[in-house]
Amino acid sequence: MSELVVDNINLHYGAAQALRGVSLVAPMGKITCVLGRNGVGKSSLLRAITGQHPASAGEIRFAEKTMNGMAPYQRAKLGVGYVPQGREIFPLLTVKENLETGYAPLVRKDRFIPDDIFSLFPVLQSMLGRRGGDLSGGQQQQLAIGRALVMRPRLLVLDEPTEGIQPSIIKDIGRAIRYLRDSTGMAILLVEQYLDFCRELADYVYIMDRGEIVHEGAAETLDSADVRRHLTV
Ligand SMILES: Nc1ncnc2c1ncn2[C@@H]1O[C@H](COP(=O)(O)OP(=O)(O)OP(=O)(O)O)[C@@H](O)[C@H]1O
Repeated sequence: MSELVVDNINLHYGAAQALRGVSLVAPMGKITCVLGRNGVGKSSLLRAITGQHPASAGEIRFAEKTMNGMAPYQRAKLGVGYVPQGREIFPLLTVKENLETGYAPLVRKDRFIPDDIFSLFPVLQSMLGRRGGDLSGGQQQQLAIGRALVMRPRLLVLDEPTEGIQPSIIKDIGRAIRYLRDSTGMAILLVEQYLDFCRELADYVYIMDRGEIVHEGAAETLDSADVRRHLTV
């Protein structure tokens, strides 16, 4: 199976431990959501998966390969696409140039922008020549997702794609994520604080609190008082 498997990982920043024995599976063709409040370790989990920060124990596998020790670009070549928190668009590059930064892990013949991206986010096509920094927050989020899609990922990880974004664009992003699951069969791992977005989209949900997974189950299980307790400050 080519799914993502995170097996009992720890992660440290110096002496501070941000993840404690975290395990999860993100299957192909499914949307897996990790929910949790600010600062519980969601971004740290994605940093461990994408290779931005090493796990200090445990194993991370994708497509039958152990990724621990691989550099971020090697993980990208394996098919791991990353939409970071805060979007990290290059403000002085145009929309087209931002999209083209996704070419790096691709062989020459694949270095083009798939039409799908413009069907999902038409605004990107109409703004190809504009600078990334001139786009609204919502448009930048669409650009960040588009850039990750340029490299044809088989695993797409998204860090709080709804953060600071207006409701109409949140809907477009939700629709795009669902389309990607259904049309490409990629595995999608989404970390979020926004419960309703997760509930609507996810096939399976994990809840994190203080560096640990404290609950897992189908999206319907999110309504219990016990689960809500982990999500309210
Ligand atoms: N570079 C770092 N150095 C030291 N501590 C860090 C670093 N990055 C994060 N932390 C700490 O690790 C813990 C988990 O942070 P993380 O960013 O993973 O949480 P999060 O759930 O993604 O929160 P947010 O939604 O605010 O991004 C927090 O206590 C945070 O202060």
